[in-house]
Amino acid sequence: MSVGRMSRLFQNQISETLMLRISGCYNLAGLNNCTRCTRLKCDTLNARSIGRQCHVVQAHKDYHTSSIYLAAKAKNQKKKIVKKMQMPKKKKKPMIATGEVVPIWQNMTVQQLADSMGKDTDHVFECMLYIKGHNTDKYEEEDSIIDNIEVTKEIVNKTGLRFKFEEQGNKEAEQDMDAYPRPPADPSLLVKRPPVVTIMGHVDHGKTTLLDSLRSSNVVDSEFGGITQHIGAFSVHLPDTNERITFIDTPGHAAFSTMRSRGAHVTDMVVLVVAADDGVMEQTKESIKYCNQAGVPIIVAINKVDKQEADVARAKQDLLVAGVHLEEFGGEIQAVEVSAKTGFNLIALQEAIIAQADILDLKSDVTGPVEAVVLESSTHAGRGKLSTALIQMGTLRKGMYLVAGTAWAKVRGMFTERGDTVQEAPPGDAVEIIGWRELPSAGSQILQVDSENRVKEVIAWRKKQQEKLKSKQDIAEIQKKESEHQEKYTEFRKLKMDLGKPRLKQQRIMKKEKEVTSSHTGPQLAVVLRGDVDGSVEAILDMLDTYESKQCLLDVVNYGVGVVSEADVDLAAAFDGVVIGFNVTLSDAVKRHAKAQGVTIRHFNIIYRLMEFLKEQLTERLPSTQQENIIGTANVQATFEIAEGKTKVPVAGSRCTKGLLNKKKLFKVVRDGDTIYEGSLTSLKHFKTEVDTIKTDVECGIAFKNINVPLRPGDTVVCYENVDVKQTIDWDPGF
Ligand SMILES: Nc1nc2c(ncn2[C@@H]2O[C@H](COP(=O)(O)OP(=O)(O)OP(=O)(O)O)[C@@H](O)[C@H]2O)c(=O)[nH]1
Repeated sequence: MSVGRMSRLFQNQISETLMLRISGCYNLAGLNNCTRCTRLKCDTLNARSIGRQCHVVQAHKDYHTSSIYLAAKAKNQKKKIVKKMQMPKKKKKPMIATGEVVPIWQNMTVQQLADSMGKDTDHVFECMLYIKGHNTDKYEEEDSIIDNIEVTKEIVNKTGLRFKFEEQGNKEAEQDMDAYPRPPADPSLLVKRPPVVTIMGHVDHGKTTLLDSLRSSNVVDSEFGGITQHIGAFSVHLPDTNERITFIDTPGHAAFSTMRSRGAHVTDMVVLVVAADDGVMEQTKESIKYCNQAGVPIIVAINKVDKQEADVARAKQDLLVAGVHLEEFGGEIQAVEVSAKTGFNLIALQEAIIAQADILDLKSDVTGPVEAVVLESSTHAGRGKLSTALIQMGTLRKGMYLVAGTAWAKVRGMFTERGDTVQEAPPGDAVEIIGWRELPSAGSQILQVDSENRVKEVIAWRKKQQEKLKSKQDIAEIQKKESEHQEKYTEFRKLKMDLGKPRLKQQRIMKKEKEVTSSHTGPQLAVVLRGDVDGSVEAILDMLDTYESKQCLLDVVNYGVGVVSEADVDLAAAFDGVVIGFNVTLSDAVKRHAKAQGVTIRHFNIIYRLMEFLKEQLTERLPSTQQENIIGTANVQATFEIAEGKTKVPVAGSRCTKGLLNKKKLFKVVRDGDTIYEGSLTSLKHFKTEVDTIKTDVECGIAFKNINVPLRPGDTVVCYENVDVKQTIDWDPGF
């Protein structure tokens, strides 16, 4: 029994127990307290299953009523009972008397059956416990569909009611609008159809070459790397008879084993290609396995017999070992020696296929609604969405409406693999269909429906079913995620609550640092956050989780649902932080308190704005960095020395090439891209005049404070200043 059902029954048992206590049978309540009622436990369950009509209950009720109930009362049990009785009651169902007739229908949900009987779903689940011979474990939810009408009938019977069938149940019952394959056709309507053949075998054993020879076109050369990469299909006509064979072009490479297994399931027989020089290889065995699993007969084509290394006898021996019992060894499997390359014996192979088809007595109904299977789908630049379909029932014609999964088509045209238009495609034919509105998936079943309206009904119904399934899966996934998140959230909250205490601040920071950085000593922003609901607080915390910058530590010291209090302000003050309220009102008293404490307090109702504010706050806490601002450059044209007292001072005879040179600013000498000197000037002269600045294209003499500066013609003198640049926080919360 599922946990859900178990717990519902357990709850039910509690309320039943209470009911029995009240009604006087104390030992029923205890289930195994009474020495006289050894069978009581089992009879209690039976009592529930038949609507509490158990005679054992009645018999013991009189005996115990007075003494035990009074004893219980004396022990002050009644108080407890009354308290429990005050628990919220389930909505009362309309009373339906025993023997009354209730409506039932195929595929009722548990809830619908309960409603129909005027009971609650616990009753239905409980009844299921006593149903033998049917699997009721799968009906574990209130919306579980009871797909076995016998189970539905038994539940009604066990409830002491009678049933009548209704076509679709009540008005709320959903009508199945899906399209289904038709029932097996009347044998008198069946006519012979061409066999559908798949070619399988180990890589490079010659499948493509064989198909190529069979349809007399050269596919090998156009294939990427010589490997068949799709499932196509084509028909061949036997030269002397009117017989036709439909070949499905299956890939032989191991990477396409999935497609190959699909091929095996739509096919009537498989031609297993075994190269005579190689014998049975890994994928030969795999192919044999697929055929056996699908119950598809095999014809062996021993290929490459033209090759000198060909060893047909060994190949046959291999096949025997692999469980393929050839006719010549007394088995039932035909083997034909062929050369796909030279075309040797291909007719014999085709005749073997026809002989096998005769044994299989392949027939189909060419009339009635079309049923087909999608072999492959693609989009063509000129013709739009196409699919290759193998017709299995009925005859496909232009203008027909088809559904395949949730894709549909109004057939605009049909083509053979050579691109020839065909007017109709009977069973056994594979044709390319144009007119699909969406691409059907390969392997999906195609069913013909009457009209576009019907198409829409079917598609809408199928999409709805898919959504239902998806939403069930989604709900399960969401619940899983929620519980994981809840665990983390609880742990996180506990940590934060502990950390809210100032004495633990160091510990909190250390813990946080472990996540962010091992030794954060720089700036930090402490935040106290209050939101209107859990969801919004969590959304903000999730957003804060995206903060990974090491420039400034972002620390949520406390958070929760509710209005901002003065205590929050105090906490923020203790950490030199800010208080943020999201969708909560800030009282004047709190605002005043914040002002008095010098705490920044803000209210937001858009997360985006809140994040902007935090970014500003974080940025504000970042120290400025120094950046070099180039004012001008000069080119050293000659160097010479002038005497200043006894000292010889080197001078760079230069020309300002860009911007201007300002004597009061900083200078550096750059040679071959490397800075060889940094410092200030003692003199900047235009001819003999000392100046403060030199403009572009003006010549000058530059003397540095350091007289040992190694100046050379060709050096660049750069005049610059250091400016403070404000850093901005590196954080992209994703919007
Ligand atoms: N001599 C000889 N060579 C053949 C014969 N059949 C195929 N080959 C050669 O064997 C090589 C592989 O042939 P394919 O037809 O590409 O083999 P395949 O089984 O389709 O290979 P995959 O698509 O890669 O699985 C090619 O070089 C063919 O020319 C044959 O009967 N005789």
